[in-house]
Amino acid sequence: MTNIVTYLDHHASAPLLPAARDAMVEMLDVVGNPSSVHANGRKLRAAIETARDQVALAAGTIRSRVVFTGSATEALTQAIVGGAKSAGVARIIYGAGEHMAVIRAVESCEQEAVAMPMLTNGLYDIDWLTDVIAKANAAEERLMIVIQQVNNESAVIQPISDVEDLVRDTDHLLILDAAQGFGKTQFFFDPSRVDAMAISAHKVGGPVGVGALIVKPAMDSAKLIPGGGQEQGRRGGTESASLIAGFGIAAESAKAHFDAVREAKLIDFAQTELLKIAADATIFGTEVDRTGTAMCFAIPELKNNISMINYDLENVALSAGSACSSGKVSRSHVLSAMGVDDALADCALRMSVGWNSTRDDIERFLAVTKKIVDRHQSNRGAAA
Ligand SMILES: Cc1ncc(COP(=O)(O)O)c(C=O)c1O
Repeated sequence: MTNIVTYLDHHASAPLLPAARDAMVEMLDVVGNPSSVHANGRKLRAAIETARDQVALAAGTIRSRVVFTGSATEALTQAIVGGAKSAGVARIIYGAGEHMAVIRAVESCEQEAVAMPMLTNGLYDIDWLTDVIAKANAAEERLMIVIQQVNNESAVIQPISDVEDLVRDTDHLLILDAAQGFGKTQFFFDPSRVDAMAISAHKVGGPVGVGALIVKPAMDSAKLIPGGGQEQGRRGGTESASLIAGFGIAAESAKAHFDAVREAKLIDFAQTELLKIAADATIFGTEVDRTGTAMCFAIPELKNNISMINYDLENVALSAGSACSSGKVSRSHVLSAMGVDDALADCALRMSVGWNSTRDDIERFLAVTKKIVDRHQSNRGAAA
């Protein structure tokens, strides 16, 4: 018998929506290549183009700007590595709390890269960026700025419209990592201010293994995988109609699902109750706007590598910061960027919700948290 897991790790990957699964299964049974002209090929092509419309609508853009990729990481790498090849890009400015998908891509570029500081509330320091851009404008230096729309750990919504205003009427490149913000915030891809944006299917109930690069035609430098010319010559390789169809369905329903999550106030409830269980807990980013889909918290002395095991033993799935490929728990660079001291950062956990989360899930999380806290206190009492 499989144990029922209380799944509270939607920011790492959301469960597949049944409607997305149905669309995928239907396409899996169609033999062929979407570039073939026979009936099967045309059916696969039609599914891809329907999904392109669905994703474009959800991302506030037009279909011709949507390029399907294998993940947001791939889309970001194409935008960043490609963008850095654009004429005259002298320096890269990226957020100190970006996802590793951004940081590693930036590190692979030749240009000097400077990290934009984060304030203790989890927002980027826009005054710092204003100053950097003003100096670059005066020196006629072209920048490439890479910033996330929503932080994956704290769920803090970054002031993207302020950044867009700063680059308006300049020739700096602006690349957005919208992997975590897509569907969770109201956002439109404005080609007059943003050059490229990356999104991911599995953060919104679509399948793992597909994402999209929303890109301006002028970003020719980002054509890194020409291959057989698929996806406007930006991402060659036979498209997976199944994955893309699942993405389309998930994108279409993302806004409604996240609106419902916010309305249910699951995170607000979790926060209030957590502080009753552990009055000394810190919840990060509460002073500013967040998506209402995640809570990053730390209970002093409860090291996250130990409490992760305890939650897991109780079949509650959450994570310590971002999901990392090694499966190990390492200190969050996001919390370090927010100035959180190491001892507290080592206690940080992220609980995140989505389309199928319920109040019962939160009750279960709280009950297990209480058990962990009570056990810790009685162990401490016994040792005293
Ligand atoms: C903010 C952010 N950017 C990028 C990614 C990478 O997304 P993908 O798994 O589609 O490569 C993630 C996933 O965790 C993320 O949260």
